[in-house]
Amino acid sequence: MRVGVVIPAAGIGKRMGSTVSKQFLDLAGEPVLIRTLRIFDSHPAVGHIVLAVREEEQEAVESLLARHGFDPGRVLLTKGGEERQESVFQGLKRVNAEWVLVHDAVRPFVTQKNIDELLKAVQETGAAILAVPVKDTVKQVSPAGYVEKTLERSRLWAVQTPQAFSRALLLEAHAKGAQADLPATDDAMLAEALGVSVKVVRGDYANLKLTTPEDLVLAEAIWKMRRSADDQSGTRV
Ligand SMILES: Nc1ccn([C@@H]2O[C@H](COP(=O)(O)OP(=O)(O)OP(=O)(O)O)[C@@H](O)[C@H]2O)c(=O)n1
Ligand SMILES: C[C@](O)(CO)[C@H](O)COP(=O)(O)O
Repeated sequence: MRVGVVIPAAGIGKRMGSTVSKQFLDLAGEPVLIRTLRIFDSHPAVGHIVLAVREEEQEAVESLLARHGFDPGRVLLTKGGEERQESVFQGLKRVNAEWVLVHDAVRPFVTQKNIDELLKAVQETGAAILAVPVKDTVKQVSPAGYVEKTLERSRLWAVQTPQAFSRALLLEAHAKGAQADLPATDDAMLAEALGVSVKVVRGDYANLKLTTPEDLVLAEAIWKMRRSADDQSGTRV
């Protein structure tokens, strides 16, 4: 199976509010982006990774990758866009593989098992995403702040990345999305608009997206939990 990965990393992290974009913040001694990249760089099915970054950060990212020993022939850089959707589309155009995984730079806890399960599912369906059942009760609220309705929780899933697609399908979905000016907060939405059935693969609650400041505290705790599990099983080197 030939897999290319697109990692959008061109956001400014408005909701995090830090001076440094959140993909470059430190997580247990290393930048979040480096931790995320390692997971994919070490997966046996992954041939190359395209990282979408802001133009003004490109040189700094190149040095960061070199310092951490990434092969520039395997981790390619492209210019990101104003929105996540545009950054992914730019990255996707550089992918040369039958299958593509799209993963947020700021989700450093996805596991090799999650990726394996997703890759198995995408070969059957052409489109597959990771998600977890929603734990809270979710209500639809009017702009004026009143409850319009309560959604049926048993059918609600919180969607994560990676999301996996056949490259041809995702290219078509992004091209049509851009043409129709269809805003999408994830890539599956664009595939759904083509009428494609997207398979949902159960992920882990720990596959957190670093979005707001408290997520940094949670991330340090997840890191410690993983490290102590590795110590107990003797898998940490
Ligand atoms: N123009 C953009 C916006 C986002 N992203 C990337 O998409 C992922 C998920 O986006 P999000 O969490 O929304 O990141 P930001 O846009 O940086 O955050 P905010 O919306 O708070 O500004 C991140 O890895 C982010 O770098 C991107 O590549 N290009
Ligand atoms: C793609 C995503 O991570 C799935 O949960 C999410 O939709 C990204 O949204 P954001 O607004 O760019 O954080």
